[in-house]
Amino acid sequence: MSVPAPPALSIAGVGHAFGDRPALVDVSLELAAGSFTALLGQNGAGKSTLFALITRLYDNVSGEIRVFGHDVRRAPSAALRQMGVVFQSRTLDADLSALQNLTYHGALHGYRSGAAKARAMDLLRMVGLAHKAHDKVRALSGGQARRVEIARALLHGPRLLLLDEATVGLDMEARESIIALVRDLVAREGLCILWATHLIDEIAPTDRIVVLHRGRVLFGGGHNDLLARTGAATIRDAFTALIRAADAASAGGKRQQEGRQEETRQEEERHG
Ligand SMILES: Nc1ncnc2c1ncn2[C@@H]1O[C@H](COP(=O)(O)OP(=O)(O)OP(=O)(O)O)[C@@H](O)[C@H]1O
Repeated sequence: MSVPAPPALSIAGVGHAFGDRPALVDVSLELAAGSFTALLGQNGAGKSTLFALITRLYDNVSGEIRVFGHDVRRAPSAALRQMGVVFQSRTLDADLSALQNLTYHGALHGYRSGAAKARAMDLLRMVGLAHKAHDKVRALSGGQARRVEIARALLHGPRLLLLDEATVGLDMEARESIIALVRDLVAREGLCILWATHLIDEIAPTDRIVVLHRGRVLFGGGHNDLLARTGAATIRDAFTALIRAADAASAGGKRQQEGRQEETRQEEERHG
């Protein structure tokens, strides 16, 4: 009997707080290899915090995060080797060429100069930028710079790629071409993608969707499952319905708690 392959990413019961303010509460999700998942949440939902935990910028103190079966706390090198990341803020050196940015990164991953250059050129070709290899990043458009960042994230051959709001600040055409490129990586290279966004129009009917709101996962599943769950006709309406229901439940819970506290206070007063 063959052992089933582990998920590309599995997150179980993960929480995180900044001081006494919880940013993530009991977050669990699973991504299959070769799949595209949109992590959908408004600003402040906790998407970047989750990325920081997966990539070990922050240590997860509760719960467990595994990348292709490797626990990011117990086996960080094995987990990180399988993972590429494009963070929300730009991190290329604007005064180096696209190729230099990639070969420098390749050296950090232990590639020899010739091998790093060859690999970098292959990746620049893959993201449609071979003709810009020697241009300084400063001279590239926002969309082209993002493509270079995607190429750099793939340099060490990861099978899981995390992108945090990768289309922020790009015009519509650049946004669409970046998403098309990323979807192509799933179809052609079998990569697993976690695509964090607050933009509902970036979601396609074939995507898996995880809805994150105020640090909690409200939904995880397919496009049609989300419509069925909420009875909405569009993903936009379904998202709004989920969020309203969660906010109403949390306001109700808060009122109940305040009511209980008031009852306790009155009880204490009665008993002196
Ligand atoms: N370093 C920090 N210190 C304190 N609070 C923080 C810190 N980073 C994030 N937060 C808070 O944690 C919550 C989640 O923020 P996070 O950046 O993860 O959300 P997000 O979904 O990525 O939103 P955005 O797209 O706006 O970055 C927010 O309430 C935010 O204010």
